[in-house]
Amino acid sequence: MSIVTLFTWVQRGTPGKDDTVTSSAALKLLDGFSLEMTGKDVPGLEEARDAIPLGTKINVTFLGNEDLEMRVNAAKAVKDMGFVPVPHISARRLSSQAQLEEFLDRLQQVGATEHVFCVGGDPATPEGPYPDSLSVIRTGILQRYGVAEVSIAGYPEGHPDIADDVLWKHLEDKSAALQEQGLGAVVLTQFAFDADAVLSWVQGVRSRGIDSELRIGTPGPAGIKRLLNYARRFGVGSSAGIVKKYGFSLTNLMGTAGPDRFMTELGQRLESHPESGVVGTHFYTFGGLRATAEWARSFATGAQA
Ligand SMILES: NC(=O)C1=CN([C@@H]2O[C@H](COP(=O)(O)OP(=O)(O)OC[C@H]3O[C@@H](n4cnc5c(N)ncnc54)[C@H](O)[C@@H]3O)[C@@H](O)[C@H]2O)C=CC1
Ligand SMILES: Nc1nc(=O)c2c([nH]1)NC[C@@H]1CN(c3ccc(C(=O)N[C@@H](CCC(=O)O)C(=O)O)cc3)CN21
Repeated sequence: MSIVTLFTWVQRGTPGKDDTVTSSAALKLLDGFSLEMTGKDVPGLEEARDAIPLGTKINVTFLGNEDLEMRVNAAKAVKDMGFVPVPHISARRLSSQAQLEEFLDRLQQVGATEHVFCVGGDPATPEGPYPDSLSVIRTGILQRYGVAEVSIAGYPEGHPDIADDVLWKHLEDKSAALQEQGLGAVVLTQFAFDADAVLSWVQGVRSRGIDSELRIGTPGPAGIKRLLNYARRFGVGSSAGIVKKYGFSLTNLMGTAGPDRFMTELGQRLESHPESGVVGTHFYTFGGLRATAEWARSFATGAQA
């Protein structure tokens, strides 16, 4: 990500006040968007529920500061409110096969296993038998608890600690493993800021013969400081450090930034590359579920106008 890209990205200002003509391509990209919440954010979901279309997929994180009860409780809340839970399974955070099965069993009891997101997880050293998401998929256990579709991670802007060739190899192996096991596959990406990087990545996926649905991780509207903090925390955008060094005092650090321009640009690029296949949006809701759902509604309204 270049400084200019991030700079223009954060400069968009208040959602809905954007005078850019939003294309129908962006609307297509937004169609059927999914959302993300933490295990502890059931109150945020309650607050946002009337702004979220029924049937929306809502991912539930698997963070180190959450426990099984919180994760299952959040997945149940998603389901009870008429949305589709997509619980995360963090391979490196699992201490044993028994723990994986306990989690799946509890999720199945609340009807929340049809879709899961299987991810490596941030611990530098695996806490149990699963060093990566491939090893969880290969256990063959997921299907036994009713899993039908597995999302796996993608990295349009790379990963700070994992080399690109390793990421691509694992993406190929995970796709093949899911196919072998008769499980549906979705590739859901780390959040991105750079539409050009996303398009190249999409082409990289398709050139490897992976034709699954893709969901591009997109930060919902949030305070600029918060966005930059998350970008740094997860190592998104190799120039995040430089951006900080340059200082966003050049702009309004107190402002809110939405992905208006990113969505518009990405929609346009995808439209001119129809070989991109099925590509949708997954929102990381750093600024809150309600703010993100309202941003999506207002952006779609603007696009239809
Ligand atoms: N929404 C989320 O929670 C997201 C989390 N991530 C993070 O990205 C990383 C990779 O995830 P996947 O693509 O599912 O990888 P993966 O499980 O498919 O593994 C791919 C390769 O990277 C290595 N690896 C995985 N996690 C690592 C880590 N934390 N440190 C060092 N090496 C690691 C594995 O050993 C393997 O060689 C994880 O740290 C994951 O938590 C990425 C995207 C979104
Ligand atoms: N490498 C990596 N690891 C992750 O865990 C991760 C990503 N990437 N990409 C984005 C998503 C979004 N994730 C997160 C992780 C933590 C919070 C979080 O700490 N939330 C606070 C409340 C909100 C706040 O204060 O910012 C919390 O207490 O849970 C939110 C989203 C996890 N995700």
